[in-house]
Amino acid sequence: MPQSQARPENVIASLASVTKQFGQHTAVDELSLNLYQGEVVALLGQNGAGKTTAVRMMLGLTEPTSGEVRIFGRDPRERAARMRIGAMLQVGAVPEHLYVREHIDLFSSYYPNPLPAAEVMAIAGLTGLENRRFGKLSGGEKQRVLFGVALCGNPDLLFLDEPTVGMDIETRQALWSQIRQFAARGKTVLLTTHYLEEADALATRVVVVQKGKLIAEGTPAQIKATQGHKNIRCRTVLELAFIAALPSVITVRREGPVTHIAVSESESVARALMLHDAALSDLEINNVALETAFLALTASAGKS
Ligand SMILES: Nc1ncnc2c1ncn2[C@@H]1O[C@H](COP(=O)(O)OP(=O)(O)OP(=O)(O)O)[C@@H](O)[C@H]1O
Repeated sequence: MPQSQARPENVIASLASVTKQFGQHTAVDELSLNLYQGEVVALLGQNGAGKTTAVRMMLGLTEPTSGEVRIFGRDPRERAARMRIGAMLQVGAVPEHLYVREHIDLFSSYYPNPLPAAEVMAIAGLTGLENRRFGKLSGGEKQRVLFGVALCGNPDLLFLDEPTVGMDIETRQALWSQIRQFAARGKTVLLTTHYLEEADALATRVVVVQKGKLIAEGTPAQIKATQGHKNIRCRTVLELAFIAALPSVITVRREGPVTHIAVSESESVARALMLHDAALSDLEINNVALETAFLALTASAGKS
């Protein structure tokens, strides 16, 4: 996020040295994290890393063993804090027999200043589904209703737990665009996801946790840059040993006809390949994907 927004007066939620223990097991370990107004933060981590526990503490659903959680400067269990939060529920938590419009009206009735129903319908992409029963909707449509329900109270902070699970690519991209529109109104989103391309597409900041501790944080570009390399793919007749000896080459391997080269600097390697192999073809140079960086970060943190 721009440094200008990461100011103390823009903090809307914070975990300060928060630890959560379940018996002998430490699910969240001295975690400190601020959420600032207007950012979309993706909380990433392997299964069991402590993401849901951290979110549940911010929602006031479970208490920290030690440390402090504040939402809008308040204890998250206070009504004044809860009224400014929206969270996407799990499918099973919603009555199947109600019509979509009834769901939106029901949840809106819990809040003092709800968003107008028509606006919720528009933001969540539900227009036209008003008179359908929840139980008869497709998986992707149900997810959109849950997104709409989370928006009903016109929240300033929205928690989304795996929001696009089970969605096809088109529906997923539509929800991404709706989440971006929501954040563009100056609202804050905390998202957990196992889809790394989702974090890359949406997040202004990525936070990686492992065994309850924060191990990396930054923009998606900064997280990718921690790996300090790019990937070259090509078809070449050059020997692997020759390629491995070129300056800037980190690793090289061949899969069938395609050669994969990880490099610290791509232009000089691409030039050398073209110079020594007149038949070089299908040359591609790619930045490291967020997924690659995530796997490398969690693997190296797992060793320490
Ligand atoms: N109520 C509980 N009682 C005991 N242990 C728990 C409880 N809730 C979570 N844990 C444990 O705490 C650890 C962190 O769990 P958490 O659900 O926060 O992880 P996560 O990062 O959300 O994982 P996933 O990606 O699988 O959803 C896990 O080892 C889990 O088994």
